[in-house]
Amino acid sequence: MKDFPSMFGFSVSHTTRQPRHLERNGVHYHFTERSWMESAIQEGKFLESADVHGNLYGTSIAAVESVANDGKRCILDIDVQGARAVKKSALDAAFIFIAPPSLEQLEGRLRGRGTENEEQIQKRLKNAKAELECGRDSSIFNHYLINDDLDECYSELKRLLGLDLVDANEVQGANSNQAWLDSIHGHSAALVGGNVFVIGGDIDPNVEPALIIIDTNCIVGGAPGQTTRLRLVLHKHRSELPNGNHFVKTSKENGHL
Ligand SMILES: Nc1ncnc2c1ncn2[C@@H]1O[C@H](COP(=O)(O)OP(=O)(O)OP(=O)(O)O)[C@@H](O)[C@H]1O
Ligand SMILES: Nc1nc2c(ncn2[C@@H]2O[C@H](COP(=O)(O)O)[C@@H](O)[C@H]2O)c(=O)[nH]1
Repeated sequence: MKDFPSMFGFSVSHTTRQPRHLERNGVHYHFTERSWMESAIQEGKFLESADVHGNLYGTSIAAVESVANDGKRCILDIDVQGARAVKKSALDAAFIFIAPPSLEQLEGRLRGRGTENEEQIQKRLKNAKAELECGRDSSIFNHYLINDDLDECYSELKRLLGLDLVDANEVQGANSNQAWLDSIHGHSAALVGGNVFVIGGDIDPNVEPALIIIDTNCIVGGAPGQTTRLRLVLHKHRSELPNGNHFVKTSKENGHL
């Protein structure tokens, strides 16, 4: 997420476990009371929840929506029970099981972290054994990664997601369109072939009007402030259009016009 901040956001889970040193409420987890969380689950506010290592963990619908509303793909760090539940949901997701190189190395890492007592370490190791068996279940997981060397594991993850082909600087640069979009004041709009064409504006009288194409085919939601997956194609000058100055619908490519 640090490398691709405009593409991915983290779903901040709720948990009843105590915060570790340096863990911040609302950033790493929403640390919460069990009674509050149980009620919220009953009220249908959670996409999934599970008892993991003796504490309650869960992904709230609001946590996922908050990432989706920013137009980003949501990353969930959840256990196997959670993965099973999400698999049954309507979410279009990729499931990646990340395994330690061995149980011995996991034990060494957990001890090295120094945040669990002996009983909790034993519980985590016992659960890890069971989880490792599920990790190879291809009816849940699309990919299985071994987290030996962290950098190598990350490179492999990027390869699986096709991110090795993405130029992170270019993705960052795409955000600069936002500033440009915000600066357009006067505009007119037309609906052509199921797409909204917005012609702006008075940025600079010496410059040709800008053109924005809004791909309406992929819009989700509709409640005020809740519309997501809007795709915009921005043309600063009409002459940049593939068909000169004509408003002709072109074939779809990568979800864009
Ligand atoms: N590639 C790695 N090399 C060294 N240490 C690592 C590596 N990956 C993770 N760790 C460390 O191992 C410890 C356990 O990490 P892990 O993410 O598996 O914990 P967890 O989420 O508590 O485990 P679980 O998902 O099994 O409940 C952490 O201290 C983490 O920083
Ligand atoms: N089912 C869910 N599992 C979750 C969620 N958030 C985290 N987790 C998993 O819990 C364990 C332990 O995490 P830790 O932070 O206490 O070490 C780990 O496997 C996480 O993946 C959740 O929302 N739902």
